[in-house]
Amino acid sequence: MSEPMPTDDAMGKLVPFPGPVPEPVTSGPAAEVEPAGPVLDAELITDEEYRRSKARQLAESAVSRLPAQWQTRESARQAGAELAGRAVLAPVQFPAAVGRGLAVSARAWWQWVRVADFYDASKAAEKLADRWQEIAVIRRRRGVITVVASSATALGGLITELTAGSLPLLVTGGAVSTALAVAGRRKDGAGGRSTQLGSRSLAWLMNGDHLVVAFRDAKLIGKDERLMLVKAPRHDGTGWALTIDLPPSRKASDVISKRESLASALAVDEVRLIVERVRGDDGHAGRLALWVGDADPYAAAPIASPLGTAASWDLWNPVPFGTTARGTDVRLPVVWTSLLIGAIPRQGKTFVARLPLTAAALDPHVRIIIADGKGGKDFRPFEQVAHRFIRGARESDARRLIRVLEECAADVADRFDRLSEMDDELCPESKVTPEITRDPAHGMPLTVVGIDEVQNFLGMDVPLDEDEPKGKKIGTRICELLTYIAKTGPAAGYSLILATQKPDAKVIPDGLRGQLGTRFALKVMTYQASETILGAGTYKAGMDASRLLTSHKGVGLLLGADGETELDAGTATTVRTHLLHIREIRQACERGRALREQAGTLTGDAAGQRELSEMDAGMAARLADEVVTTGGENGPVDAEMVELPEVLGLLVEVIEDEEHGVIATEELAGRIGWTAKALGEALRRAGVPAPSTPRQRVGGSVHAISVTDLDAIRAAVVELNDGH
Ligand SMILES: Nc1ncnc2c1ncn2[C@@H]1O[C@H](COP(=O)(O)OP(=O)(O)OP(=O)(O)O)[C@@H](O)[C@H]1O
Repeated sequence: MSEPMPTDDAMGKLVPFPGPVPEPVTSGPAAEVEPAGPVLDAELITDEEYRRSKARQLAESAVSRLPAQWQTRESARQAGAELAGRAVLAPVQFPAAVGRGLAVSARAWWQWVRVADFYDASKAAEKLADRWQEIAVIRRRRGVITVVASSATALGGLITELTAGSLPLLVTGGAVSTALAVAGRRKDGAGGRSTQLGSRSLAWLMNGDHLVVAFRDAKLIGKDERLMLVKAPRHDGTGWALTIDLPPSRKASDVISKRESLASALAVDEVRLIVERVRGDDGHAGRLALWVGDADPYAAAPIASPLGTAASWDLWNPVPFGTTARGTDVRLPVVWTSLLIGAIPRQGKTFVARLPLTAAALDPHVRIIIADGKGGKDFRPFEQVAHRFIRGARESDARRLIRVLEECAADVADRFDRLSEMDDELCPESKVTPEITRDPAHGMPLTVVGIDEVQNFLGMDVPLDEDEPKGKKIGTRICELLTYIAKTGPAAGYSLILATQKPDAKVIPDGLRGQLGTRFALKVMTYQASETILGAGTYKAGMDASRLLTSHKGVGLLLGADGETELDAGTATTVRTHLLHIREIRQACERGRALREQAGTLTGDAAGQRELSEMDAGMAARLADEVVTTGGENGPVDAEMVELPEVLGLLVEVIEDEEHGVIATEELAGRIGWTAKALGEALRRAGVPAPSTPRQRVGGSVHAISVTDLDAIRAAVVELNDGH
């Protein structure tokens, strides 16, 4: 909020919030109405409150000017404790330091008298004999100087004692012993330091010098390198913030990827440390903004989602999603992208998936399609507004989902046809625009397809065609349809929101995940699982959702991997998502339903029209081609087609179910148009063992001939399928 601005209001002070100020009406029929003054969206505060807020600001500004370690009570306490500790130990440490200083000075004096540097240099240059005379002269001279200087000092001391008393001698002695103590002080990190009671503490480390030590200890800068403080450490109420420039040879991205080492050096849990690059005109590749929270920022009470009370929402605007550790708002774009949410169970996946879906429910110009693979009550509120709603992951649910997705795929293809026909004014880029999606006449509303526990559908190993048990599986078909929609749908106004508790490559193949440009990883168990959600290379770049704590419910890493949205494609943001309970979602959906009824956009299941549209033959043929081409490029197709070596794929087609035992290799090879030799080699490569008696008399042959075991082929196919 901006600084309070007092008014003359008799009731107190008016503090404006930023907000739109309506233009006064100056013409037309409404011009007769007396124009109202500007409307201030503001908070009314009393004189007393105003004075207090001013005083607080002054105090905060004064504190921020103090050296870092005196800015907070905690750090000041630590600094004070350290000073007091030193004072207590001084009577012991001072004489010891003086003693060490004496030894250091004596050694230095002896080196000087011996002309050690000259002596060593001459010796190294093998010119000692030539220089010896010279060295001996200097040694003698320095010996004399020592004797004269000592005698003069002793004599001077005696005279001073006799004429001026002991005070000058005591003062001089104090100064000399202080100098000796300084010379003999032990440096941080010097050998001889042993373990000691106590603990390292962050607040004390926020002092600039200690920060350099921490960076060195974390091996982020070299021994002789320094940091530059662009913005000195400042305590902002919830944590320490500072901006630094690394030495020219260092990269900010390396520090980000070694955040854990820095957290250790700074003595904080890494969840309390935020390290970000400063980008743009104010930043460069070696500039870092650091923030260290006073406490675990994700352990704070969750913030209620503003969607719970929003009257409506325009889904073209990014959806309120959560906050960063520092309280900055994070919004989730839904248009032009698709979202993948992954986590271990009970971390808030469903809650997170419902946030953008609730925003979609509040926009009457958005079509919602939901498949809840868990089948509980979590998504039931959306039944009131959803164009298609599937609850559960039984075979019948999955088959309906296929038909719904085919309907979507046909719609995507049809939209592209119609977009290409539109004039440039209305459709400048062969993509939907807000005007197009909001006009029911075009029939192209933004469409959000949300699927929870998507692995339950994708992993369904039931044949799509009951008459073809070895044919394409239901899961495969769903995967290729989703891949097609995720790949081609965004420009036509389609977005997917997929949530899974099994984010491995078997469940969500790379081809599909690659199309889901926005990724949100809540707590997972391993860094590999984190990479599976966020994408390859993210762990190395310092993004690891396995580091989140299980107590961090609803907290995850948000990455905009496709660069289509304003989300940072290079670094994930750790977001504490808003909390939105089912009660509020139900109320939001009730509002959404009323808005749809008003706008005439309530369709499909929610309007009681559960019958799915029949696809015309032309579109079916086109999709048969396009969906498999698009889905098949990256996504999975049937196990037989992808995983099976060519030879097994061919043999599966020609071996009858009732055939068992061995068969003449020649005959089997003939069925697929190969030679017996080529077949034998291919089977060996495919790992199919030869029969224990490789030559037998079969099929009435007179001599033993080469045979192949049909059951071994079957076993190999089954094994490959199971492993898939
Ligand atoms: N943003 C949030 N802030 C705080 N707590 C949250 C947040 N979101 C969810 N939770 C809590 O986390 C718990 C689990 O949430 P949710 O049911 O969404 O998990 P899930 O991962 O979908 O679980 P499952 O895998 O069993 O379906 C909920 O009981 C909820 O109270």
